[in-house]
Amino acid sequence: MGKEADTGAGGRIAALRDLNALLAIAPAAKRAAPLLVIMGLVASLAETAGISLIIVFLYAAFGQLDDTGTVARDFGQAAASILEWLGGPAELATAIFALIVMRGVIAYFYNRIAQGLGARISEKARNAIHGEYLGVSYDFIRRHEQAELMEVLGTDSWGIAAAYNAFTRLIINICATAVFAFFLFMLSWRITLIAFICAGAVSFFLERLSRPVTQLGASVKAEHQSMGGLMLMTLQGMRAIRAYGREKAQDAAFVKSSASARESLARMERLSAAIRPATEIGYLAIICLIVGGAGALKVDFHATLTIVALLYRLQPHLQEFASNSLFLAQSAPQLQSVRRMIGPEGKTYPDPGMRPMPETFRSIAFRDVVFGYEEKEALDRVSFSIPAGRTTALVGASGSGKTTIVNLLLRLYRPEAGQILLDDTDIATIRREEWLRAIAVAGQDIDLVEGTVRDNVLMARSDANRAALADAYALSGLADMLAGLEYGDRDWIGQQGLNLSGGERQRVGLARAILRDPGILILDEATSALDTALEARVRTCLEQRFAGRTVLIITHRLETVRNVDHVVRIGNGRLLAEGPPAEVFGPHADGSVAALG
Ligand SMILES: Nc1ncnc2c1ncn2[C@@H]1O[C@H](COP(=O)(O)OP(=O)(O)OP(=O)(O)O)[C@@H](O)[C@H]1O
Repeated sequence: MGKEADTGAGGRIAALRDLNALLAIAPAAKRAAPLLVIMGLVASLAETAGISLIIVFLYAAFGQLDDTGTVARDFGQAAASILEWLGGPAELATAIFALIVMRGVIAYFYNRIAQGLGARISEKARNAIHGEYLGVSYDFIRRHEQAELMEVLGTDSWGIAAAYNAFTRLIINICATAVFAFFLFMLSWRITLIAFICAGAVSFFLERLSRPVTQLGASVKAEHQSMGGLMLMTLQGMRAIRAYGREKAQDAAFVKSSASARESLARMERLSAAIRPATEIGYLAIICLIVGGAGALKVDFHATLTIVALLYRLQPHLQEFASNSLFLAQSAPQLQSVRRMIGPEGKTYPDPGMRPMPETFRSIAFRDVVFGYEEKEALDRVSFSIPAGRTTALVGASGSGKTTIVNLLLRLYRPEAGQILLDDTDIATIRREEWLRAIAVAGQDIDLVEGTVRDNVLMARSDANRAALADAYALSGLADMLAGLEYGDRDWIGQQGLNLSGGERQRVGLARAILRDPGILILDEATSALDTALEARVRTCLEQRFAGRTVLIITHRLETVRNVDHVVRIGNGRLLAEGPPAEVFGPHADGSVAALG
């Protein structure tokens, strides 16, 4: 939060600015805001008119309508004409009742519309944030903590609806105050002036009191987010926590964070709780002052009574104004996070590409490609080729940049310099969907999602039929495993597939890539966890199925490298050698892992 936004007033201004920007995603809510304000205003007018009629009723009951007092004379005459116009006390009572009912009906529809719009705004915000997570560059997502992404999507998005409601109520409070002020002014401008000067002083005091609210809102959000981070760690790291006996330490960290979240919320609630009575005391003091001062100002008793009644009814509006205003200030950090997450500032988006994916090509070539993660360089002017229709092995020591090359091929990132060419076309200019349809990856860090085997495999082709699925299961060696599962491919594999063994997870990943039936297949240590016999069987199946297609194998196993057509060897982010296996490894290819590093 900026310095200006740290104060209550600054927070409110920032919240209103962000809210206005965010309402672009829910134009209906923006359009409906004036309607809500008008409804709120009509309800206030009905209320004020009702109160005035009650006073007319009282005047009539006490036979005071012909009062000749200085200030109340006009009001008394006006009241007499209203009573005359209505016809009598029974009609007056009916009018009061009608106004009360009207106010109730308007309030009911107001609440229904406001709640409906609030829910719509939250829904749109959630969808926009979720869409943004899927649409923005992968790099942006990687740079943010999961807990933060969860907080904005799961919690902050709801804050917009509440802030919108507070905003419309705030406008209504202001308009209602203006309506009451008009009536008060008609009765006595001097008393009204005094009342409003005092109200200004009370507001100034409340503003001072509520200064820390935006900062408190930010700290509630930060504590909530850090607790969310621990929740994610507990759920995602359950195995490591238990394997290393970290349960107590993890629990202690959570309990501490949970207490901090409670304390920061309590600090905020203490402030909110103080604002309400402070507002009430402040405005009631003004009423007392007016009652006491009316005599000195020589204001008629009846007019004073009416003024006091109106001020008393105005008081809840002023109180509500204070709490809505406080709520807006405390929502500022949430609104800012949502706006930043939805807005384009500081973000890049994957290039959708305009060119069609060619049916055939000769090679994929890296030309002087440079890429780094933040300050860390991963590839330094790397140039090599992956010939089409052949099998290429990409080898190199751990951390040499192999997965980075795969990530660039998947267009998760863009090279900082250089190009990746499909023949003469930069892959970034090919339509992204078509490019990704032509490519499939099965890897060591298989990205399995929580669900069934089937859910995971169908990610490659949601419209695949039974035969295609069965074929993918057979080729990947998954069919034997599924036969042993109670629910077959509908068995729940748990978070990240943790209900399966490493080799079983790899086979699910392989089945997914096979189902895609890609022109370019990337196997990133995709069979490393299979036993030797199964690996040989799966490899043979894959060689047959993908004969004549472009296959890129990332491996540490020399047996695999011996059989490929082409080898690319990298080290420390640089190309070391490229060519046929015998040329790259020469007579030193002795089968050791070190030889490939
Ligand atoms: N997300 C990331 N953020 C920062 N640095 C990263 C990230 N991913 C990889 N790196 C760094 O980039 C370099 C290349 O990593 P990469 O994963 O491409 O290596 P690799 O050859 O695939 O390694 P391995 O064989 O161990 O999987 C390494 O120094 C690594 O620490």
